[in-house]
Parts: sequence; structure tokens; C-alpha cells
Amino acid sequence: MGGIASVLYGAVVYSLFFVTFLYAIAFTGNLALVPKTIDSGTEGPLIPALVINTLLLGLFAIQHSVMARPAFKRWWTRFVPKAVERTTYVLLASLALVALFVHWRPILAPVWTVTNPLGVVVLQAIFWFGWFLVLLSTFLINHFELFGLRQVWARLRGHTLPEPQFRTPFIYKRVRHPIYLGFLLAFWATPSMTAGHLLFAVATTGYILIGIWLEERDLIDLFGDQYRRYRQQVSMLIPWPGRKAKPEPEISHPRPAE
Ligand SMILES: C[S@@+](CC[C@H](N)C(=O)[O-])C[C@H]1O[C@@H](n2cnc3c(N)ncnc32)[C@H](O)[C@@H]1O
Repeated sequence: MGGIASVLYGAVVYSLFFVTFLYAIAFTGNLALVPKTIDSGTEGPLIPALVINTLLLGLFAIQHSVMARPAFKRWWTRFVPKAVERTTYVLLASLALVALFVHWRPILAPVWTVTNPLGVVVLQAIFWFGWFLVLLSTFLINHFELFGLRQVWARLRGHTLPEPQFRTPFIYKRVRHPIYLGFLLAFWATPSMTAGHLLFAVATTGYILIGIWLEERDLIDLFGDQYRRYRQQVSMLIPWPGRKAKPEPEISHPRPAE
């Protein structure tokens, strides 16, 4: 694929991702700005709703976990050019989310309902903080590389991509997975939890915990002892006093002979 075509493909997919990301906020937060949310629409029979919602969540989880693994990437970059591998991953992830938004069936039995005005405000604040944390953390780790734009831009400029760098900026010094923490806050913090929303929150929490286990295996393969030390020092999801990344020991280089 030529450099300009790669950049165009990357830009279109990035736009699709961004719209999907905004829609996900409205979908999980039941914001009336969008035509369909997690609890909108007419409720149908329970069993088909459970089956369809579980299949939709499973489709997203399988797409995400399988395609993110290094062995899969090595295999499919024999067919998909390396420069657009990440873009194609983002495209398929966004399409899996669109399918979930379109086909999701509401299950409206209430699980909890908070009516206390302060409680409602606190839960809504946690919801918005969660989404803010997700977006902020993508920028801390490398937003444009995560969503494929850096790769297609490098292809256009004829540059090779640098090797992945281990990073612990800002909140990454306190928790190893702030993006996933943000999702958990956003998915659980609601004043009115329905059975459908609970299914979504429980399934995504399970998926995130499995995803962390898989991601950390890959990170240890990639960064070795550096990541092992980080894991010993820093909490997985919940920041804890005293649990903080320590500066890496300086590597001493022999002084050149004078
Ligand atoms: C969707 S991001 C999630 C990052 C992290 N798990 C989080 O929740 O903030 C997944 C990508 O981030 C990379 N990654 C995770 N932690 C990293 C770190 N400390 N430094 C560099 N890359 C990291 C992984 O290799 C993977 O490609």
C-alpha cells in the first residue's frame, strides 16, 4: 500500500474510532444525545437478550485479545502491510463496538437505584473521571501509536518505526493499567444499574482482568526485568500509598580512553 493511501486509510479509521469512542461514552452513560443507549429501547424476552448481548461482548473480547497478541501480529503481517496493521486492528475493534451498540438488547430489571442527589452527583463524577482517565492515559502512553496514525505517518515519510519503549509517565508511576482503571470506573459508576448494564460491567471487568494477564505476559517478554521490577513496585489498578515506580538504576557506560 502506498504512503498516501496508508495515511488516508489511517485517518478515516482514526475518525471512525473517535466517533465510536464518543458514542461509547453516551451509550454507557445513557446520554439522550444518541439514538441508542445501554438501557434504551423496548425490552424483549430475557433469554434471547442474554444470548445476544453475551455474543456481542464475546465478539469484542475475542477480536481484541487475539489480534493484540504478538504471535497473531507476526502471522497476519504476512498479508496486511506492517504500516497499517494497527489501523486494521483499530478498524475491526471499532466495527465490533458498532455491532454491539446496534444490536444490544436492553434488560431493564433494576439492580440498584441511587436517588440521593449527592450520591447521583458523585457517581456521575466518577463516570466522567473514568472516561477522562482513559483518554488522558492514551496520550501518556502514546495516543497516535495506539490508534495507528504514527505508523502510517512513518510509512509516508519513509521512516522505520522505533522499537517499543517502556514508559511510566505520571499516573503510570502509581498504577500499571490506568486505561483499564478508567473503563472500570466508567462502567460501574451509575446511579441506576440495570441487569443489562450489570451484565456489561461484569463481562468487561472479567475481560479486562484476562486482558491484563495476557498483556503483562507480552510486556515481560518485551521488556524483561524492567517490567518485572515495575510489577513488584506498582499496583495493578488501585493506587496505594507507598506503591510507586522507583527510578531505574543508571546504566554505567565505560568512559572512553583519553
Ligand atoms: C490499550 S493499551 C493499555 C495500556 C495499559 N494496560 C493501561 O491500561 O493503561 C495496550 C498497549 O500498551 C502497551 N503498554 C502497556 N503498558 C506499557 C508501558 N508501561 N510502557 C509501554 N507500553 C505499554 C502494551 O504493550 C499494549 O501495546
